[in-house]
Amino acid sequence: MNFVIPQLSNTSVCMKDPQRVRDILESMQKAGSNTLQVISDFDMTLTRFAFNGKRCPTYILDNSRLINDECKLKLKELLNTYYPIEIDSTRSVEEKLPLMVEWWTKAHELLIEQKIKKDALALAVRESEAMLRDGYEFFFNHLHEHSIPLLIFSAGIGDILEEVIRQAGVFHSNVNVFSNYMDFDELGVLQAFKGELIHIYNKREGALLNTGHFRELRARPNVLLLGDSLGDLTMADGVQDMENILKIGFLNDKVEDRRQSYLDSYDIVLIKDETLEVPNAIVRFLTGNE
Ligand SMILES: Nc1ccn([C@@H]2O[C@H](COP(=O)(O)O)[C@@H](O)[C@H]2O)c(=O)n1
Repeated sequence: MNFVIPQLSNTSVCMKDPQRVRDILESMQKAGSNTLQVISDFDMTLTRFAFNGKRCPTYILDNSRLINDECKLKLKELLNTYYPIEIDSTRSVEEKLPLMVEWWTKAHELLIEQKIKKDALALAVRESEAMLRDGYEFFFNHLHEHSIPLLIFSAGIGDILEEVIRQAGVFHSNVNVFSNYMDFDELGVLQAFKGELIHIYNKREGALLNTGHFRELRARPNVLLLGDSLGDLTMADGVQDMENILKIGFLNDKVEDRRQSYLDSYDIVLIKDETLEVPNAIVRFLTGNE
């Protein structure tokens, strides 16, 4: 397999069971790219975790001029309080879950207080330091060229992530997004968030609420899943009649603490890899290297 996909020998790549990866890939390739769908997390999966040694923004609005200094400070305090809990491998998901709901709820309330205007979002994204991972053009464009559906499933803010990929020129017709969307009043001012909250540990529920999407894709039982947290592993739980799933996990932070749990859960773990080189090589392989 390393001969077929040389990128699987990159130093960032770890696999608990390379033979299993080989078997899944062979089976998916044999089934053809018209049976494939891709499901990916957004923040720190399609976007970079760090650049030039500095952490990239997670929430994108955190540093924007759409929010005042007091709000920035409060969002930062929330991040400093809850992010260590999010990545703490000694706590169970059950223990983390209510705390994540608390984090997301407080952050959304703070953003609503800022009376953010819909028509200011594009500029805020343009001015932000959000960066898609190297190789994103190939990833998005190749999936589009081969008519492979890409579902971006994010606990971030849908309006913002759509703007990021729109400005990058890759918001193609094969892309669907499940995320938290802003609700604007008749003057275009943020007044709430729509629908059920999506946070890092309830993507399974989010997937099961969207049965229509997965029903439309029932002729595509082979899934390539990309994530950066253990919560992302449930993003494909709504897929109907799944035949094969290959899970690729980016391990960006607290590597030694979390290495084993990522190896136990993801088929391929990419350690501190800021690129989409490996997912791109896999996508190329699954589309017959065309
Ligand atoms: N107020 C918040 C809430 C969440 N985050 C981070 O954003 C990530 C969003 O989730 P994805 O599903 O797109 O990965 C999550 O991992 C949180 O760390 C934040 O920065 N501020």
